[in-house]
Amino acid sequence: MYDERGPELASVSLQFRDFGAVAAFSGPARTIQCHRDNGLVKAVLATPGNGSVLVVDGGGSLQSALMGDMIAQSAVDHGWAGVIINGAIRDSVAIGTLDLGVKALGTNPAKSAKDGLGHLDGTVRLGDVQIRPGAMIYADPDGILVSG
Ligand SMILES: O=C([O-])CC(=O)C(=O)O
Repeated sequence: MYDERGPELASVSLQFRDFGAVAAFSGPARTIQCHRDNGLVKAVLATPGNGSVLVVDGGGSLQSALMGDMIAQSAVDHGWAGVIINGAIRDSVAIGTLDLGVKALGTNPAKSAKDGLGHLDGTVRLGDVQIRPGAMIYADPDGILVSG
């Protein structure tokens, strides 16, 4: 992927696990920053994705899941290409059958709050890489590349 896309792209060195049935996915970024609250994630993935990739900066918390199989199914139904979560998911076996790219740090069976606290479509960071809404995301099992 890197050799095709070129070194002008930023590469994310933070390590993610792959969960969705789609191993390689790409699209323009939408972004959410939240902490142990997935109200915004649920709401946004229930709106048309038009092939976008939702990047969720959950601050790296693994204490509760920011997406389960129902929210992931909603993302499929609404045309999202993928979801990248700097945090945890749950229902990982079911998510593994869905036609969606999913990268997350890990899993936790506990659910998050749904108060909708957080920030939508601002600049977020995945490790040392900044991601602005609209930046192109290219993800595959080796990692994530980000354009300007
Ligand atoms: O409700 C949640 O927090 C997430 C969940 O379990 C699902 O999407 O199925």
